[in-house]
This record gives sequence, structure tokens and C-alpha cells, in this order.
Amino acid sequence: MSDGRSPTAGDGRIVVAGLTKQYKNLRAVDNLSFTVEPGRVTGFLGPNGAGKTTTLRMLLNLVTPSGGTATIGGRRYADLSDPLRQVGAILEASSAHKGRTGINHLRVICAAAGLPRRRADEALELVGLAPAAKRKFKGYSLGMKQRLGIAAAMLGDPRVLILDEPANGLDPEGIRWMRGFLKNLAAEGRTVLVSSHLLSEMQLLADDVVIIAAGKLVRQGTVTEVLGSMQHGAQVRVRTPQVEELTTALTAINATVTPGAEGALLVAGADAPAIGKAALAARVELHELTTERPDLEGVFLELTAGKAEIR
Ligand SMILES: Nc1ncnc2c1ncn2[C@@H]1O[C@H](COP(=O)(O)OP(=O)(O)OP(=O)(O)O)[C@@H](O)[C@H]1O
Repeated sequence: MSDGRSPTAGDGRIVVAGLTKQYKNLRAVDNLSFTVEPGRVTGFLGPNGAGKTTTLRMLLNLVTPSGGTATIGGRRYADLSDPLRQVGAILEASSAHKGRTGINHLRVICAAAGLPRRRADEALELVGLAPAAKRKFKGYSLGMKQRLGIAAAMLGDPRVLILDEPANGLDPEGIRWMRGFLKNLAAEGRTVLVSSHLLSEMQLLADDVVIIAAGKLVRQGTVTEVLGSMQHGAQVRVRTPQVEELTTALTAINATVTPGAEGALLVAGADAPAIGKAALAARVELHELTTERPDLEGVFLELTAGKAEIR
């Protein structure tokens, strides 16, 4: 981040408080409250139609809330003195004039926003698109288009980044790049808010998660906290030719044993070393001992079950 930026986005903390959006009969966002901290990547998760885009649009003053507030550094977006230098946003897959080159696309935005022309080159460099600067937009791959969108959002060197589904359509290499890029921005102290329904991706990318369903907050916390809040906790998958003996031995140490797929046993209430020890003491042969940790996908499905109504 460059020095001398306007301080009006404050520390870049995003606070959503009682935010509501009513569309005729549909409450797209319903009394939603959460905070997004600077210096961290926050994943904004929810099933399709949960209200993510509507929330982000209210944050960026593109949709007027029916109630509540959304502020960045204590101010509404509309009250920021120079928002493009403070908040960078991508709300949909990048689009540009087909015949325009990448660099010219960014220069046009710089000119319109009163930003120095060199920022176009710097932003292109930042996202690794400098070698394709003079290629036309229509020849860009989807991944390159996404990078160009991020370059555009970075033109004002903003303290806060808000990205709606930036990983959509990216290949694994593109996703890896995006992950590193956004983590670096957070490490520089910026606020990074990324919406997604790609839960497995968020598990690798985000420090914090805000999960919504049907317009309402379902859970907010660090990825670790949310994973830890999973009802069932970790399970261990075990295979043995001596099912009965092992079940007896594990029940004796207060573990719960249930049949899993393909003849495996799922053990809860004891970790792998404890199971191994109990098996050894009972002279039971083990063919597999695998700890299965709940992933964000499982937590998400559990937390949003029944709330992903078609709207
Ligand atoms: N302008 C509008 N008028 C009426 N309904 C709307 C409008 N914009 C969004 N909605 C509805 O509000 C609900 C929330 O939509 P939103 O796009 O915010 O969800 P989302 O979580 O971003 O989902 P997706 O991942 O599918 O984009 C949806 O049911 C949508 O149809």
C-alpha cells in the first residue's frame, strides 16, 4: 500500500449491522450483521440465492438497503471521499471492449477515475498479465479476464478489496494464483472480502468465514472455529478383519463405532493413537486407520441444511 492515501476508509474494517433488503415479497437480506477485519481474507459463503451479491451491492452503494447499515472504516461507501482509491471491487466476471487490449482497458479506467496512467502498467504487472498487455481482450482466457478484473480493482491501490465469486471458472492453476494473491494483499494489512459458493476453495483461502442462508447469518468465525463447531467432530475410519473384537475393545474405552462404507468402521470419541493402542492390547489386526476431519463443505451443508430454499 502506498503512503499518503486518504484516511477516510479508516482502518478498513467492514461492519454490516442489521442490514435488510426487501424486494416486493422477497426478503433477500434479512437483518444481517457481521464484521470483516483488516489483514485477513474473509470468505462470504452461502448457497445460490442466499443474498451474497445483494449484500455486497449494498456495501458498495449499488443497492439501497431497506434497513440497517453497511460501513467501511466507519463510513458508508457513499460518504467516502475518493472511493476508488479506497475500495476495489469486482462484482461480475470482467467485461471489456472486445477489441481493446488489456493495457488500454485499464488506461481507460485510469483516465475516467483520475488515476495516473502508470497505475495501469503497475496493476497489470501485479496480476502477472504484463506479457499479455498488448493482446486483445477477446483473445483472453477466462482466467486472464479474471486477472484483468482484479487488476482493474487494484488500480486505486485500495485498502479494501471486495470480490464476488472471483474464482468462478478458473482452472486449478488460476485458483492457486488467486489464493496466493489475495493472501498477500491481506498480509499487507488490507481487508479482503471474497464471496463464493466454492467451499473447498474457501477452506484453503480464507482466515475467517461468514456463512449466510436465506438472507440470514448462519455462522461467523475463523475457519478453525467453524470447523470445530461441527457437531460430530473428527472421526476415524478403521478396517479390520476382526470387527467384533475391535468393536468390543473400542466400546470399552467409550468410543462409538458405526458401520461405514465398504466394510469400514467409523469411530468417534477416540483418536487414532487411542484406537491403535486398544487394538494392539486386544490383539486385533488393523488394515486401515485414517482420521477424517470434517471439511468446510460438510459444515456448510450441515449449517445451511433446509435453508437453501429456492427463491
Ligand atoms: N433486483 C432484484 N429484484 C428482485 N429480486 C432480486 C433482485 N436482486 C436479487 N433478487 C433476489 O434476491 C435473492 C438473493 O439474490 P443474490 O443474488 O443476492 O444471492 P447470491 O447469494 O448472490 O446468489 P448467487 O450465488 O446465485 O448469485 C435471490 O432470490 C434473487 O432472485
